[in-house]
Amino acid sequence: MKIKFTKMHGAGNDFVVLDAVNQAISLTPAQWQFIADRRFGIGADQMLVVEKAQGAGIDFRYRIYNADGGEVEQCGNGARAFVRFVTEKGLTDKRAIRVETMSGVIEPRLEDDGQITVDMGAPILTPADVPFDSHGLQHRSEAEDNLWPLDVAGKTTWISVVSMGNPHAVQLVDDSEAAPVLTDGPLIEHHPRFPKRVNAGFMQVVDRHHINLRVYERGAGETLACGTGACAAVVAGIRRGLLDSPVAVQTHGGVLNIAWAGPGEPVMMTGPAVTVFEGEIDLPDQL
Ligand SMILES: N[C@@H](CCC[C@H](N)C(=O)O)C(=O)O
Repeated sequence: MKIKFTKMHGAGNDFVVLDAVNQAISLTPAQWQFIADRRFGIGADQMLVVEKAQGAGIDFRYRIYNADGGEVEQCGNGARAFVRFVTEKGLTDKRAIRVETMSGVIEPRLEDDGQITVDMGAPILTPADVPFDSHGLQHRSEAEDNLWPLDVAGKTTWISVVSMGNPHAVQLVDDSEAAPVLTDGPLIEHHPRFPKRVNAGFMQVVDRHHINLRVYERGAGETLACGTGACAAVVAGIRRGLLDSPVAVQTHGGVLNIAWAGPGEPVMMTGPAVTVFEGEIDLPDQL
């Protein structure tokens, strides 16, 4: 089966984007894994599928698959790549687009300078809705936030739990470069307290408007940037009384700018989205 694709990235978080408005796309988890494979396939952290909208007043639907083949609820960098894709493909001439995702409608907007701003919606802060199983745990309060103790590699790690449509566990570290992202990241991702697994963020506060962030992503491993992870970290940092909006988030792949006015308010994320190349892949039917 031959499929046309576009290779894109947002701050180095890379995507294979498929147009399911003009071609039929229905793949198995093994086929998604094949596409994501950096040696045998195309290579990507996530695959994004752009479809016709189902709801009234909505422009498109877009679906997100992690490199491990699992479909997930939300992707911040992907939302910006989605806007660049539908604009460049001539699928819309709107600059402000309403798009359905698995976790609700988000509203990205193409700015005059080429950056893309996404209204990511309000963060979900109730542990059970993240979802995080806090049963029997004693939290520690810091300003407006509750920090939860997580047993990781024989030590207690204090985390903020935030959902941006997808689940995040954010911890504060002194130095993000020295943080145990590759060793503790997978243990946090698969921690039994997170029934849907989790994205693990390691945040270093530089000053009240700047952080350094690394994220070990659920289903993809450490990526060069995670948009929802940047939103979750800034929400956690503001709630802990450590940050003031707006915050520039330095990732290994670039800077994302995040603004949040407080509980119940949407998180606004601004950053780049780049098309790298186009291609066609002959996808094995049997994998
Ligand atoms: N890279 C993304 C998040 C992609 C999904 C995530 N790995 C999950 O499983 O929730 C972003 O930019 O937000």
